Amino acid sequence: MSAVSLRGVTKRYGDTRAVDDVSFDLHENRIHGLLGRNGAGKSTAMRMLTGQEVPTSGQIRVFGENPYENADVLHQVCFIKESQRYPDIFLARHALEAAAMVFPNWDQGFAERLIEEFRLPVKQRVRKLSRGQLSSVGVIIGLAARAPVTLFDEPYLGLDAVARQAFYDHLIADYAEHPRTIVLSTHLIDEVADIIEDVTVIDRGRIVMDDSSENLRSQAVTVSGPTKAVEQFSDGHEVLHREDLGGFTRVLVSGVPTDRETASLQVEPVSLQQLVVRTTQFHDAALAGAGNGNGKGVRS
Ligand SMILES: Nc1ncnc2c1ncn2[C@@H]1O[C@H](COP(=O)(O)OP(=O)(O)OP(=O)(O)O)[C@@H](O)[C@H]1O
Repeated sequence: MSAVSLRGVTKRYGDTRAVDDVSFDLHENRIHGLLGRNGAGKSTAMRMLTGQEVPTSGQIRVFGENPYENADVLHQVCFIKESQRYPDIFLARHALEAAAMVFPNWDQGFAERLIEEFRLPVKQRVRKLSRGQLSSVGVIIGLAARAPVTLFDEPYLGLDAVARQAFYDHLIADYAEHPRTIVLSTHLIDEVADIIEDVTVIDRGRIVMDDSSENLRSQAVTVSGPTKAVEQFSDGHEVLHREDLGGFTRVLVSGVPTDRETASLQVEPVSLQQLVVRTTQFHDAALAGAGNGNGKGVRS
């Protein structure tokens, strides 16, 4: 079941196609990673699916309905973004109180536990909070709101490592008790690799990967060994990345080679971060080769 679906969605800003004919689903009650380089189109996609912007073309549905100016849908969607602004007079507790009024599933007890854990000075003006403290306001709201669709767009700028781990731990524990559709958009792929169940990677406004983490990880491996043997093996495989060191070569290939093909070589699984980075670079190179900045038809 899809909580959110995008079909042929494009968003143009003047000549920029921030999101370019994109289709994907966010499955209900899954934790989804929305990944990609700076300027790839992630925030634009999230603004559209949370009704903050209208697509130039294409269709967006959240629980089967158009989210734009649709209050019923929007009470079910919580969008935590790094650039969130609050009125100047707001104390931190006002931001939490406002969220408590908007989201029907708000859990005040949970919010209070999180305030304690993140050491949020709730009586301080929001504009005087440190960067990390401001991020924790968003993280607390996103968790305690328990919205059926919750999106975190780079929620933890400035959060220290302990606070980020606390966020991941609470997210996993609370999600297990209260399943919902969660989107994490982040550049810290290694940190979320074990949490996200589905992965969508956007590059230059287009989708380059869209699958479960499990499938993606099983679709590529790193093969290394003496250069000659690796080159022999590489023939007939899609090489996403190659590294040479002396007479030794390591390649990241898509597909799963047979034991026979790799008999004298070392085969290792690939991390999600490696896979995302190398696949994006591979697509970029393919686009540069094709001289097509919009990447029509390129998709793994
Ligand atoms: N309001 C806007 N007006 C004009 N261009 C915009 C606007 N919003 C986004 N863009 C452009 O659209 C493209 C996608 O931007 P977006 O913010 O969606 O990227 P992102 O993947 O979230 O990047 P980052 O990881 O850096 O936050 C960029 O080229 C950006 O400059």
